Amino acid sequence: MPSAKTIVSTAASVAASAMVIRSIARELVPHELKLFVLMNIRGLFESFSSEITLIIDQFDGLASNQIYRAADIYLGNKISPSTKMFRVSMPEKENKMSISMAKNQEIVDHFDGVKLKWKQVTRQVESTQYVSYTGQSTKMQSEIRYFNLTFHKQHKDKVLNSYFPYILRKSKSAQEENKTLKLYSLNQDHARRFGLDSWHWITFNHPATFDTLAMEAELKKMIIEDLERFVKRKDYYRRVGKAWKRGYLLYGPPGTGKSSLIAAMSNYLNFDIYDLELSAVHSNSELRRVLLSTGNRSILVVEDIDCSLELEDRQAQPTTVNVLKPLRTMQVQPTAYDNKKLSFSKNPCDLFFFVSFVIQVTLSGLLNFLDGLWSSCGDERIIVFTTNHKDRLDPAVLRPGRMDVHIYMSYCTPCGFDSLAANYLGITDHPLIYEIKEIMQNVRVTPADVGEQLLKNEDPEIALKGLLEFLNAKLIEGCESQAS
Ligand SMILES: Nc1ncnc2c1ncn2[C@@H]1O[C@H](COP(=O)(O)OP(=O)(O)OP(=O)(O)O)[C@@H](O)[C@H]1O
Ligand SMILES: [Mg+2]
Repeated sequence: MPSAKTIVSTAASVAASAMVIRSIARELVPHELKLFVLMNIRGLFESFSSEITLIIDQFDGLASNQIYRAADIYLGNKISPSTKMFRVSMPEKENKMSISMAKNQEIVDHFDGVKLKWKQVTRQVESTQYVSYTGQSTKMQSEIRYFNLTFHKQHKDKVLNSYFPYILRKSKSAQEENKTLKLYSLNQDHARRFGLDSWHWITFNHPATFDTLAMEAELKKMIIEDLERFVKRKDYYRRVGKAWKRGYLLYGPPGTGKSSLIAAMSNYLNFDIYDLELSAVHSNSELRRVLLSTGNRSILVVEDIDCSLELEDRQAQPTTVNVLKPLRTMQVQPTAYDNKKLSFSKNPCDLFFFVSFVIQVTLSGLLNFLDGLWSSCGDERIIVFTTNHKDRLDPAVLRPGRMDVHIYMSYCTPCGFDSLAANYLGITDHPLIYEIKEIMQNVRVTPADVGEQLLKNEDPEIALKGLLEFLNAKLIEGCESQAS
């Protein structure tokens, strides 16, 4: 019979060994991992067993354990057809299911010659909650989840230094693949009134891709390569001291695919879209706040930037031009005054009334933020401005280095038409196609116009004839207007 003293000293040495193992494990975890991995190892190190078991809790205190989360995703992809039980979930607003291990299920994984046994374990725990003012206590039941990971102890280093980083990488790319794209828009009034987040989102399910876009093949290739280069260049941007962002200015007539190109970029990169409507923002500081609350790996879009910029050109009368021009006002949206906007006389009282409504975001406010602070508070950002009138933009927007790539979205070209014919009608060759391309060189039609004609009939022959008639009518119209 062991004495009480022996039992106490054995327990103490077991506890000490556990602490040593824990601190060794901490030392072995690579630095990067340490920053965000909250791994709780409680090694059950049986002296005579060749196996070691790591326990990976779902939570470390109140914070979630990223190793647990990563393993949950990783193992969800490992579930085989023979698995008898697994968990399936689909969070609200998402349109994809996620699969993970069910409780007490086991999965065997192999990594670099090492056999790893995973077991999902759940335990019911009872906690006591006190109701403060009565002093009464109630018992609460909750469930604690963790994984047991068992493997031969000689592979401990490999598991900590290679297997876990591998799981983190795999789960990250699985998350990216399954990610539901989001389209964020501003809901400022609501946010102001209820103190809520300014952005609200809906699932972004736009079907446009680079395959469906009608544009010159060379230009399309250039854009894809530019995007690919951009996302790979994290270190490069850091090295040259530039914020990891890229600005695109898309310009061209309505219906030439500017918004469709943004959707294609978002689908290609798996980036969410933040649709920034400047009329919903009333000051530079508010603008800064909403921009700071956008996420990384996203596309910030300001559509029709010329309309936000050049109110004075479109509607202004001399008095207001003088007041507004020095302010470089981007947006004037006095809602209550909307219809009367700038229609007042030159009466100084009216002017005062108007100016008091001018709650503005200035162009320099936006550009300064995008150029300056942005670098320190976001990574992998794409900024897209669209306009129908590039010539009306303030030179500050066009300054070299501000919008890195200027893309002209043109009227439909013969090459663009090939994409539309393939997408809308599923054809790559037809005698009428040549005729259509011929006329297209002399008529200005947008891809939106062409698409609308092609949608009219499923039969390619009828649809193409319809388009030909439409083009001929446009051609005649053009000749007549030139003659007159
Ligand atoms: N280049 C294109 N390739 C394929 N489809 C296009 C293209 N351009 C326009 N379309 C079709 O026309 C519709 C309108 O196009 P889109 O909204 O992208 O044009 P836009 O240039 O953004 O116009 P606006 O200047 O009015 O905002 C799209 O939904 C799409 O079906
Ligand atoms: Mg558009």
